Amino acid sequence: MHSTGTTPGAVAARTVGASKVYGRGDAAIHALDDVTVDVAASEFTAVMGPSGSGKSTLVHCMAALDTPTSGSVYIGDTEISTLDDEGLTRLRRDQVGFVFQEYNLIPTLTGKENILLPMDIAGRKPDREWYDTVVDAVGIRDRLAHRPAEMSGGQQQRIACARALMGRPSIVFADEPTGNLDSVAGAAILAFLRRSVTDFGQTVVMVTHDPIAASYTDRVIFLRDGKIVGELRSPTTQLVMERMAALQPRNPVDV
Ligand SMILES: Nc1ncnc2c1ncn2[C@@H]1O[C@H](COP(=O)(O)OP(=O)(O)OP(=O)(O)O)[C@@H](O)[C@H]1O
Repeated sequence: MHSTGTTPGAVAARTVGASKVYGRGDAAIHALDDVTVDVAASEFTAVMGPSGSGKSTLVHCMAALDTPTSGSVYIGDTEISTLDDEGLTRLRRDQVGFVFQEYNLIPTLTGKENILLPMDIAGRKPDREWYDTVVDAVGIRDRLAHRPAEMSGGQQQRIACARALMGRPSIVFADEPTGNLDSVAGAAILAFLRRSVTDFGQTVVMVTHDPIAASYTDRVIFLRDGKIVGELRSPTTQLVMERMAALQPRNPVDV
């Protein structure tokens, strides 16, 4: 069976006392407030919480797209802050995949070229068999010669998912990957992310607002005001809805 670069049971990424502060003094916003969390390899983890609770900030810091003001972030055993620019570029390129809400495909390239672009840039030779496996798993073979403008949002996001997995990264981060999609197209993306974990051993961390999306995962981490306030294993839509309701301010006085 094909597998990605993760070892089951290992920690794929971790933050230790990570804080992110925007602004100073009375105007300071603690987007992350002393967050210590592990993400297990070969698991599908959701990050949830009210708007502004720090979900994107956490995932961007874990993916080395952003840096915490204090504390540490590890991808595998590597503490990100110890890397120089070249090391950071290599880590982002070789170990991290990212799926954005807005797909972020290159408009002038075909689907196939978009999928292979990160490997081209890295000078890595794509594994033909793995390419076929990923393309078939996302079900996008009939759109490979098309450009993004000729694809639906769901098709573009499938290409983006294939691109994220193509280099067999240690970890894939997805920030609201179904946020722009209808429920059918969204379900296809979620089924693919689930399958990439179950069948290929990929590690996936997904920010979502959607309790149905969260029910595809193995574990939900809940954030509020930049802090981890709980987690749920084997989440169901109903249980996630109940937890989310408990996290919302009950009335404007609580805000
Ligand atoms: N560049 C920035 N400058 C100042 N404040 C910021 C910046 N980025 C984020 N914030 C603030 O940090 C907090 C956390 O933002 P973040 O985007 O991580 O939250 P989120 O949970 O992902 O929100 P949403 O669900 O609305 O996308 C918010 O209060 C936000 O306004």
